[in-house]
Amino acid sequence: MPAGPDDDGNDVTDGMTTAFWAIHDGASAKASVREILGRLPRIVRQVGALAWRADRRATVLVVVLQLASAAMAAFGLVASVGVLRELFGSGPTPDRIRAAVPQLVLVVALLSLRALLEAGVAATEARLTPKIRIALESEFYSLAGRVRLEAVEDPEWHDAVHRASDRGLYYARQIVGNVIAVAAAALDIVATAGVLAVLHPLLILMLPLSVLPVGAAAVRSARDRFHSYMRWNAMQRRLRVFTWLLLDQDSAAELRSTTSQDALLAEHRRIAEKIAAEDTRLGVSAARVTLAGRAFGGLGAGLTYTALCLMLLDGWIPLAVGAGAVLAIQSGRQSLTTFVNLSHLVFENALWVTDLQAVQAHCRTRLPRTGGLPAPQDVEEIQLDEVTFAYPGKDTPALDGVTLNLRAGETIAFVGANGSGKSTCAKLIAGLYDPTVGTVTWNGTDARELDPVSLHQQVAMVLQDPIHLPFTALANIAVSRGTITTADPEQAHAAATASGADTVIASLPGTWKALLSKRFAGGQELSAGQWAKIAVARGLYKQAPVLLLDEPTASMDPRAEQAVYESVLNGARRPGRITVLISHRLASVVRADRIYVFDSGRIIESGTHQQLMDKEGEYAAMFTLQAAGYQVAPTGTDDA
Ligand SMILES: Nc1ncnc2c1ncn2[C@@H]1O[C@H](COP(=O)(O)OP(=O)(O)OP(=O)(O)O)[C@@H](O)[C@H]1O
Repeated sequence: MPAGPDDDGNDVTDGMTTAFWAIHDGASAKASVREILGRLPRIVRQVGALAWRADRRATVLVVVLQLASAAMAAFGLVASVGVLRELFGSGPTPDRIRAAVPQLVLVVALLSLRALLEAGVAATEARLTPKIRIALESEFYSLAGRVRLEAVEDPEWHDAVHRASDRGLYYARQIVGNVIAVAAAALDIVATAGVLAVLHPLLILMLPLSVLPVGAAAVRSARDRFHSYMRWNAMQRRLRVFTWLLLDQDSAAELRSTTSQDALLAEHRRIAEKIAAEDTRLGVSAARVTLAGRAFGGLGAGLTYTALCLMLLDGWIPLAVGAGAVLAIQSGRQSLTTFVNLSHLVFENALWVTDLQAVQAHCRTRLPRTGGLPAPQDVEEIQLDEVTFAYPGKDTPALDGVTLNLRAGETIAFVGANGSGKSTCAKLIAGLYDPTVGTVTWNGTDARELDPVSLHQQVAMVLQDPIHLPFTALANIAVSRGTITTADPEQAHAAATASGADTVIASLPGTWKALLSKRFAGGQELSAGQWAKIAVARGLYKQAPVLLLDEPTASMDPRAEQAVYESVLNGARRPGRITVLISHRLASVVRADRIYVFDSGRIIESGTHQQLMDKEGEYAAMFTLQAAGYQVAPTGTDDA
């Protein structure tokens, strides 16, 4: 059975359907021209509102400059006709040329003015677009980064925010420039039509005759481009995955040790060749469409010019006006091609922007509740009463009727098998989830009545796989108080000493200022155990009344682990505060004030180490099993 592509060269990319984040790609290729044109005014209003919110002055300036530029284009055309009128007038040639000079100067002045105005539009757009980008990104990330934890774990939400982040934000930035360009092209068409109407009302009928075939060809080639994009999109994504794997730091060691680079490179090349073949197909097809477009355009132009000739022959218009009409029609054709191409883009961009706005609206519905009482600064007691909690989409509850009590000054341990509900319980205590049934109370007040942000501020959580922030060592610790711009060096030092992070930091070039990320020049990489020490220091630095340690020492060496337990869990460093330790190494929980034993979401035993050992239940069995692992049988006694 082939592990990769089959003998015919078919592979996974051939069957790839549109990715969740590519649902709108090529949508304009499916929409009718009427649909696209019908939506344009709404899109322009939408983009206008975005721009207005970002910078009112710049928005007004772009509109004014754009209108002025279109007016200059129209005046330029009229002045050009004036030049032609003089040149085709009667009298000796030098006199006609002399008479045309003032109009010629006017044409040059108007064209120069238009160039200036267009430069003004570009400069203002350059000022406006980054502001829109920052405003959009800030709004989106501040919403997506604050939704409740259950939302982050919902696959649909996940897809939606990634789609919005990858595509929505990108196209929201593009749409501004594209809408400005569409508006410019539309104004140019109107200006051209206006000039033709002034020259002779009948000429206005000739504009569609000439420009429509060109427009139709532009529509065809734009659609072909989008269809092709849809075809190579899946392959392009797969190519990108191989590129990341070949360049990324995380995969580097394994790729080298398994010598699998060649396999990846071969796959990369195979896909790249497929994409190249598609590029060639598109190029040839585009050449055909362009040729057809030109042929139709030529036909249209031929008809137009024939009609013009007939009008000239019959004396309906003077020669100069006919020549001016040719100029205007040429310019109109150009503007229409631009208008058609960009309308497609704008239509598709708008779908992404609408999607981004819908995702933002959805995020707003999943934000934590606001308001409520401030969480107590001195936490005397946290009580869980008959708490049941089921993760969204799951039938079996992760916690099932849990009742427990945490008091100030105590160190409490949660132990139990994998998946028994310990971490879930810690997250409920931290206010990251609300119970499905039952209550969590802080000093007697239901946690649901407390302001979630103030509650989070009273809890420090240290997890087994802590986040690796690409900040300095000091910032990695200071961030637990919600800022990296200020830090208390003395308290950071004390936290680092208690967790053992001080020796890690001292060994780094740059010590506290060392950047903890190899992805940036001059950055350092830490081992898993060293990161664990930084994470514990981060938790301690917060000096929160509640400290939740979820297997924080699993990757530490025995001495480091011992040092953490000595300094953190003996109560001396955290008088009057609550400390919860989750651990599979039962030796570390022996001194806890109370141990809760979890099994399938329920608490099956609780008490001190001695009480639980005397009970000879599940805890005693687990402890004895682990302790036996450390007993080395004397050699030569087994078979005696
Ligand atoms: N984010 C989640 N979404 C859905 N189910 C989850 C989620 N996290 C945990 N669970 C499920 O909830 C149950 C309890 O998991 P929990 O992480 O609380 O166990 P644990 O006792 O901390 O396990 P371990 O010792 O392996 O860390 C498990 O069945 C697990 O599959």
